[in-house]
Amino acid sequence: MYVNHLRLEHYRNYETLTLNHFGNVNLLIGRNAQGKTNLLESLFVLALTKSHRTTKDKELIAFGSDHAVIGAEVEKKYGTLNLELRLSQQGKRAKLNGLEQRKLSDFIGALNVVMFAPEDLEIVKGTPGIRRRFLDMEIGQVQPSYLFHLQQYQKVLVQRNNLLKQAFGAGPEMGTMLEIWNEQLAEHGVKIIKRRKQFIRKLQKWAEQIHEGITGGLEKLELSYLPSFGEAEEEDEAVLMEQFMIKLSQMKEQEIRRGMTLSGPHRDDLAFHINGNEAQVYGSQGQQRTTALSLKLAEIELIHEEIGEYPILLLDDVLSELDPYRQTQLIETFQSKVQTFITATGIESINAGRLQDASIFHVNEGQVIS
Ligand SMILES: Nc1ncnc2c1ncn2[C@@H]1O[C@H](COP(=O)(O)OP(=O)(O)OP(=O)(O)O)[C@@H](O)[C@H]1O
Repeated sequence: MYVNHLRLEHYRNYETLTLNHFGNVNLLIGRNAQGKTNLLESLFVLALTKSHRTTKDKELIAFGSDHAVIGAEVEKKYGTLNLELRLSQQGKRAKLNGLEQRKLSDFIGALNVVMFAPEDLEIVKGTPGIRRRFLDMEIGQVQPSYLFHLQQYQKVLVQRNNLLKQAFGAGPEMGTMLEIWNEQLAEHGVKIIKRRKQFIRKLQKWAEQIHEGITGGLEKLELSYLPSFGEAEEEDEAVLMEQFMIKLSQMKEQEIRRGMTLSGPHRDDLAFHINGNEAQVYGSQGQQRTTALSLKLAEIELIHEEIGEYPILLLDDVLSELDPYRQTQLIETFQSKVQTFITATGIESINAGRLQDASIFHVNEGQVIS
């Protein structure tokens, strides 16, 4: 897919902006704090209806405004789509070719993006919550129904936790209520777990191959799901359901004592091993960075495999952090097949020789000159 046109209104430090004439590779050049990341972020938000760097949508609206709009024309294999997302105090509204979408999940996936930013290192070395967010965002953009189960799961989880907090010393009716929540929790939880495992299995295939290429065959990267119950490889829904229900009943006393749900997809994790050693613990900074890069490049291939089109690649301030060999690997991967937007403070910081045909945009205080 290919973005032909981008329009912003009251988005971060952009009052109004219209950009056309994008190329296959687009370099956004400018000093710090001029709005380069804001531009990449706007494309990310248009794809996923959420930012990669904040959970607070109101931060996306320009200071002093009550709403923001992001619009784009995206060329896809089967035609051109006009996307529009409007953010305000009242929430988010999305339109596809002028038609208001009833659910945001019907809009997510119209544009697909892969973002690679310095903070992605945290996927490897950060907390389990960051890895779960990574899984949820990435699976959600190719499988909108995943987001439905995630939302339902979170709702049930809140209610179940509230019940557990009141449960200490309560009567038998509490046990019946808990069983009702258990079933609903497991119903949605199993769908989430199954899809995460499938995603990791498919991502593993690409990530291992790409990582081997980047490291000249010296390193073997393995991804594995770390479940809070059952075996990592189990993907059968009926088996997972049974295991989840057993786990919930085993944990009941402990959960009541602690007032929270202690197993399920909200407690699961993802592990990376390099040549058999856990990258989070034993990996050097360089190995962790390469792992994050392999993951992102693998995602590009996986999205292509799933939807039959390449996503847009957004590279925020990362080229200059990679050594020349890794820069070359990255550039060669995207140059011919993936429309790419790259931010940098100066053209000299990147291996520009390999980006001869790039379109250059200068970003200065919320204005862009091409
Ligand atoms: N809601 C908002 N309204 C107006 N301006 C905002 C808003 N949010 C952020 N900004 C401004 O956007 C600018 C930061 O832009 P951005 O994060 O895109 O920087 P950048 O060009 O990528 O810089 P760097 O190279 O340092 O990463 C800051 O000047 C900040 O004050």
